[in-house]
Amino acid sequence: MTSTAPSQLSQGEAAAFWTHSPKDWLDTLDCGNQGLTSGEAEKRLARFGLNADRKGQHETALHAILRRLLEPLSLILFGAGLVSIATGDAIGGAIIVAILVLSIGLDTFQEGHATRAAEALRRSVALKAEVKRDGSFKQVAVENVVPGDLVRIRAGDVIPADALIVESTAFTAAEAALTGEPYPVAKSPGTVRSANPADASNAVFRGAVAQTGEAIALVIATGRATIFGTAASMLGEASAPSPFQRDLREFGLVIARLTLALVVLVLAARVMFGRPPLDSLLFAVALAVGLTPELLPMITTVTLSRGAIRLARRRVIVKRLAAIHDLGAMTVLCTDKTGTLTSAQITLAKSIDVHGLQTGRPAGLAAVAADLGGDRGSLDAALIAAEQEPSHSWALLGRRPFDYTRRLGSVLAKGPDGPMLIVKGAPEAVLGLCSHMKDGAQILPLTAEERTKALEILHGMAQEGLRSIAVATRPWPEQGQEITEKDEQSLTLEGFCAFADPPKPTAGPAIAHLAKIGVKLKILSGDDPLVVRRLAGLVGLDGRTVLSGSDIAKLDEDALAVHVRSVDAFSRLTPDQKSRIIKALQKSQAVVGYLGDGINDAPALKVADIGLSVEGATGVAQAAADMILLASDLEVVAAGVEEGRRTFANILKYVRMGASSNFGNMLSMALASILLPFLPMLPTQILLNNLLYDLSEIGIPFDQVRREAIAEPQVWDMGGLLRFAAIMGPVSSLFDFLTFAVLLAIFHVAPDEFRTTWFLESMATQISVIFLIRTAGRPWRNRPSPMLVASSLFALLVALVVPFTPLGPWFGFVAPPPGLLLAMAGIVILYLVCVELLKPLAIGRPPKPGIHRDPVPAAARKVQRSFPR
Ligand SMILES: Nc1ncnc2c1ncn2[C@@H]1O[C@H](COP(=O)(O)OP(=O)(O)OP(=O)(O)O)[C@@H](O)[C@H]1O
Ligand SMILES: [Mg+2]
Repeated sequence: MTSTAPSQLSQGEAAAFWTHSPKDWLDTLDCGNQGLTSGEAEKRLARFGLNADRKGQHETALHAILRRLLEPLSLILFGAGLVSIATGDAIGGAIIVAILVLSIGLDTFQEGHATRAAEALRRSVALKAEVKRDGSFKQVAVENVVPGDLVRIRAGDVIPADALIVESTAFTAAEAALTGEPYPVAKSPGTVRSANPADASNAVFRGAVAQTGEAIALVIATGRATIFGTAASMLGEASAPSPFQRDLREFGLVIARLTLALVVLVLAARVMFGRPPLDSLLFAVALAVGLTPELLPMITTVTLSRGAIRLARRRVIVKRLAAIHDLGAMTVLCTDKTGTLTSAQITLAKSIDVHGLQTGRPAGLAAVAADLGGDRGSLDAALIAAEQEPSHSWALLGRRPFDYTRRLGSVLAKGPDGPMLIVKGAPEAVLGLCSHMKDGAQILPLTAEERTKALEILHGMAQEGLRSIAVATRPWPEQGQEITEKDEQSLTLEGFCAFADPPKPTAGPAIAHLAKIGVKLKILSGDDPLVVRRLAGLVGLDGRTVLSGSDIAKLDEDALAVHVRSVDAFSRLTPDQKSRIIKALQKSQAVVGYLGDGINDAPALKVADIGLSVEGATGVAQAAADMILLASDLEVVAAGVEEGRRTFANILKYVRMGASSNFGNMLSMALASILLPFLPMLPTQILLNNLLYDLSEIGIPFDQVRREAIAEPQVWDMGGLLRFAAIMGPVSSLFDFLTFAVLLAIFHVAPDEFRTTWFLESMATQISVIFLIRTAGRPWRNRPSPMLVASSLFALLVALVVPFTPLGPWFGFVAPPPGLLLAMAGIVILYLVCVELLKPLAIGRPPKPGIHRDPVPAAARKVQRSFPR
């Protein structure tokens, strides 16, 4: 079948795009085999849309406003406002609507502003794909890949779209998450009849990972039009909410239930007592508005976005905003070795034969293998850099790419002496496959004695901190070019290459800094135990016990969970073992971060609570990470941790405010409305109260945080929060009732005066208490940010002035006599003193999170995390 448009195919056939040849697809997609021009690509982008999970376009301001307006409380308020206007209370109704519009506008503006900035940062680290445009391969954002593009995919890349292979060398892709095939699958051009994607050896799927080699492929489908959609894709955005988001949601639910109960109670009681229903409904709704922490989403987003902007100044780009908080909660940071603890630019230090004598041959052969069959790793880069035109007189015949589980790879190449198989890899892996050794010009059997000597040489180099690889060869007389495991036997050991990989000078101090702020560091390396031990010692970690991959393979999950708590250094790990260790740490209540850059780090990055990668890392590592470090430096991680804690501390301020004084006031309001013969505050007054209170809190994301507050990992502590509310709420209510008593029993005020005075008193207490609650210490020890001072004082000023202006009567205010005002001022001061005295009791000492705690059974972990300590 030729040139059948996909739209004319039945559903099943259209999906199985690999059953048609590239030529057919070139016709169908109406493009040539030399890639697209930029102009054509642009047209296609408009036609097919972004290569992304969602429609792409961001929420417009109008959408954001509508979303808020359609929330139940807003709808009720809006409706109530209209009903008021219709029933003759035009002013009351208009005020309700105006307040609603104002608070929604405020919220939208704040949030929109902050998210746009954070989004721009995130875009700056968007994954790139290499596509042929205007005749040459160029890097473009993965989002901009379109059907008809020719894309070049290399080891470590996340496959950007569904595509048909047109050229490949030693290319394999890991599709476990998509097709369920556990091992990397070889992909090459060809004809496939089966419609089963697992059989599609001539196609690649969006979101799979290129494991080895290189391929050029014709893009058939992008974004949501791809076979597997985006659910299981590596490119998919994190769908599971983070611990932090879960905690916030939990908190929101508690408040929502409480509000509902209170409102229903008030409404029922008032209707039962025969009060006017519309009035009562409005009052109840206003109460609900007053109780809802409607600013919480805004405060959270703004604090996190501000955190992201501050982190960007430290050259850390945040991809998932909530990860900032998780970083603040992190108790253990696991890291790969090369590139983070040591410099990424490792260099070839020695090339020696089996006896330890200097000879260029092993490095020369290794460089040929690296150049022709390289995996883009740092060792290969060092080998290539050490030679001039390493593969000048060589031709590639075939290869078996490097595999992190076998720790070796081979290249079949034709050189001056004919075809030859070159095998290089971790010394113990390669030595196991050798039967002979090169000794000068001779080839001698590799005896047990020689083997031991060789191991001693390696041992010596490892102790000097040199990491080494072994190089072995085998002549290749056969015709075939397919390399199998059997071919990689009876090899001749050529010698060893050793690389200098010294620790970064900044590593030690940064690790000490992390330790000081409560974050333990652990090395999870694929390198030799001796190299790891030495490095651990150099950077100030405990290297006395180094667990290796083979040790770990013998441990079951429970035993591993015990070991990982005390051991700081791990060596010869496979990629899966890295993620096993992280899971084991999480079992003992640690919040675990992982920092890594290779294909072999991707599983660990996914599993960790916070995945950190570096710019220039393999695509799959960057895709799996939550944050990207532009400078690979542990010190910026420490800065990030503190930033995370700062944002958390500020979010907590808002939550505590809501849980104390605001909550107390609304509680008193509900009670008073049942007990008093008149409304303690008019619905419009409650709404104004709420708007001004919100306004006063706008400065919170900008506030300073005490050093002590960021000295330890921070976790959401629902118990502590409830205790805080249980102490501070009643204190606030107590003073409200004191106010009521003074107003009614001493001053015998009329309802209007009662409402005005109480409005003033409650505004003054609610707003000014932030200056006490924002810090666990004395308020004058830790100055608030000017922004917070400005927002609070402005709101307070408006609140105190409005009743005395011509606006006052609109809201039903009357100016209270000076004596009354003086009494109120006294009550406010008394309240503040009381709060300051009770504060230590209410805040208490936060529980210590993390790895030092008693082990918690695995089943309890999830519960503990969503209802944390
Ligand atoms: N390109 C290569 N050629 C030959 N051997 C290699 C190559 N890459 C890695 N190896 C061998 O495999 C071992 C494990 O790989 P590697 O050190 O990259 O893992 P890792 O966990 O990322 O380690 P690190 O913590 O040092 O970054 C290396 O110590 C080396 O012996
Ligand atoms: Mg590595």
